[in-house]
Amino acid sequence: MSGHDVTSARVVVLEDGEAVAQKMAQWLLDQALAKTDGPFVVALSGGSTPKRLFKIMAEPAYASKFPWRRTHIFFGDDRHVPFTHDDSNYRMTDELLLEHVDLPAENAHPIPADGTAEQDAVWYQSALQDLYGSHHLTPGKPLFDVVMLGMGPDGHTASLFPRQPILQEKTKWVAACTPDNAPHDRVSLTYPAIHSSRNVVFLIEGAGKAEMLARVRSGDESLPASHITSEGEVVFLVDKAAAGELQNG
Ligand SMILES: O=C1O[C@H](COP(=O)(O)O)[C@@H](O)[C@H](O)[C@H]1O
Repeated sequence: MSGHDVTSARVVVLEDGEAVAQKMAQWLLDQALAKTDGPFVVALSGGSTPKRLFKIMAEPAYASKFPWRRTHIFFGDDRHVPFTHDDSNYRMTDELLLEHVDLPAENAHPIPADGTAEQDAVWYQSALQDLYGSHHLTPGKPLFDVVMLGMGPDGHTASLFPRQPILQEKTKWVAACTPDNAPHDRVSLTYPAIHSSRNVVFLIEGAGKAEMLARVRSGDESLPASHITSEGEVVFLVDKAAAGELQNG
């Protein structure tokens, strides 16, 4: 039985990072094709893990099957840096994926970085509310079809970093965060926004994340990733190195 939170989530253990990316690409395509009532709305993760996935999705054999014209791409978080910066999640995603596919320009929703992080968070929340059609999240009407997440070695996910006030946010959909253990101010989806999802998928790779993944799966409440839920499924796609002792299930 699949679950709505991290302790009851389905865990899919795959051979390596390439297999994780291939599985995610196929799963995302299946979700997109299955969504026939309204736009397909996705929040992508950043960092290094999704790079292989984005390259697969940009290949003509895959991209030609994906319903880009009814897809909206949002970002789970970004570093509050210009789009030209090497650390911009948007820049990485644009270079590897978006500029190669038939996504209408107005359906790409980068997190802006031209005001303060707080101002840009307010702006991004408004962009989400415009598409959602309401300023209030309604149970049974998910904001996102898919929220894709990564996890840092400290248990952060999106830019929900340990010890930061954003973890207590109950009403805003998007907020600023200043990690004490990582570079750059951040703008991130909050728990309420992520929880308003049809499905959440974590992509986690590498032995360096094995211990943290086991702690998250056991529900260690000190870790931001442990508090993620979804209205539908929460799924972990992990490589063998990150899985450690975890089994498929
Ligand atoms: O800072 C970030 O880190 C996490 C994990 O990144 P990874 O490089 O270990 O894959 C990522 O999910 C998040 O989007 C990013 O901003």
